[in-house]
Amino acid sequence: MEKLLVRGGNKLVGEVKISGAKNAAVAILPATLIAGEPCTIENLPDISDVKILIEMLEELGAKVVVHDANTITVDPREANSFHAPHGLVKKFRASYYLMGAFLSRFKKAKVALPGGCKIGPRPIDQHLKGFEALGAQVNVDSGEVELNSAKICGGHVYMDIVSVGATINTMLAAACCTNLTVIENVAKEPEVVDVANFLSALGVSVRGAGTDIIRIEGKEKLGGCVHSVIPDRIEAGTYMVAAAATRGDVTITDVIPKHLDPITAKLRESGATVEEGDDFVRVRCNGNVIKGTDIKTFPYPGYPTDLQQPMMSYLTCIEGTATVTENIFENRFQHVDELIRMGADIYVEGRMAVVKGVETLKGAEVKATDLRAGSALIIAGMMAEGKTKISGVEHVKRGYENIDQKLNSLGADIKFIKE
Ligand SMILES: CC(=O)N[C@H]1[C@@H](OP(=O)(O)OP(=O)(O)OC[C@H]2O[C@@H](n3ccc(=O)[nH]c3=O)[C@H](O)[C@@H]2O)O[C@H](CO)[C@@H](O)[C@@H]1O
Ligand SMILES: C=C(OP(=O)(O)O)C(=O)O
Repeated sequence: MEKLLVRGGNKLVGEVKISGAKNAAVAILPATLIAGEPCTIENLPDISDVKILIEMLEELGAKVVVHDANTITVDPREANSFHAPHGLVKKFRASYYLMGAFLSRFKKAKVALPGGCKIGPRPIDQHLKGFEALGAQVNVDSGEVELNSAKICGGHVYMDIVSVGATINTMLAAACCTNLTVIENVAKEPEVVDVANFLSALGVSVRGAGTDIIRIEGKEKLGGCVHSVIPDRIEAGTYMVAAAATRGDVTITDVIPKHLDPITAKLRESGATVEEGDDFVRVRCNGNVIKGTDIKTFPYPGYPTDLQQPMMSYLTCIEGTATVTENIFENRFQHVDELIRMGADIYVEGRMAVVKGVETLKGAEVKATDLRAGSALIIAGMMAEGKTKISGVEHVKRGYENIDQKLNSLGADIKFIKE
């Protein structure tokens, strides 16, 4: 079994370059199936979710040319399958974007329901509501979603919940439809805007991405494009928190500082120093007194749920008490027991965790149950005295490119080991 071995106690110091955004890449790659010409996608993160998606596109008949670890060209013209069975989609959740992409391209889709996830039930009712509003017939049977429509005719949909996935999936489904589609109460995440920009580059008219209402007028025949994926604000936020947690001094480059505002604000509130440049942020904590702050997760531009777990590790060694409230997912506190095993003082009441600062954490054997539990435990391991062994590293590889190399270049001592 592969594990991560972290020897704690080193301050992170130096400069780290951020990769492309996982949550944009995992939507844009399925969206290439809608294109009428080849698409070159640059700044793809070299992570397992992207590798699986590339294999998936090839299995569906698309031609993929890999130029280097971060750039590929997808020629979707010979893709001919609208069926993604369980065997193909079970490996990661965002395979649900194949539904919107197939529906747009083939006017039908048969896609197995995405597998369960450790952070909560994660239903897809709003995705299906979007497809129905555009004119699709939806049938869920034996674990597969079947979508059919003689013609996707556009429509008006008000989302009951602000959902990144449902917003993007409805956009994908509407992309080949010449009638107007209006989607209200949509997610405003930067990744939604990146997908909208990708669709625009194919020839779709997308207005309002980044606001509450998106209006789309598609085209039956779309072109191709060259698109560069936006920087990963969650990876960037993880390094920001790691810098503060180890009381280090790290410049995080190739980022869009505006996307990091909620993290910058909370780090500053806790006493860390954060400087912003055009495309970098620098986080310093040399001698600063780090105190409690209250974190509440919300859809963008609120504090991101994907950085709730890493932030909690940082908050374990503050002066005073902090609270962390998880409003998006019902079961995103599974890292708490592992942090307690490392000496943290945390108790959970419903959606809120109360974190009482302790002097220091101690290395231990711990388990990452999901992606951000993994990065939270890596941060805790770097803060702790002694050795921390983390299992469940396959989750970490889903979302962090070369995390061992990037952290070691900043002075950490972390390596993948086989046991
Ligand atoms: C691949 C990807 O982009 N993943 C991100 C995406 O996940 P994902 O797109 O799955 O998350 P959503 O924004 O859809 O989920 C938000 C909330 O809405 C609920 N919901 C969602 C859809 C639906 O049809 N019905 C429903 O009830 C979910 O259970 C959750 O409570 O946004 C999350 C919230 O920022 C992030 O944590 C994930 O990293
Ligand atoms: C929950 C996450 O991703 P996914 O939706 O791909 O599981 C995440 O990136 O933290």
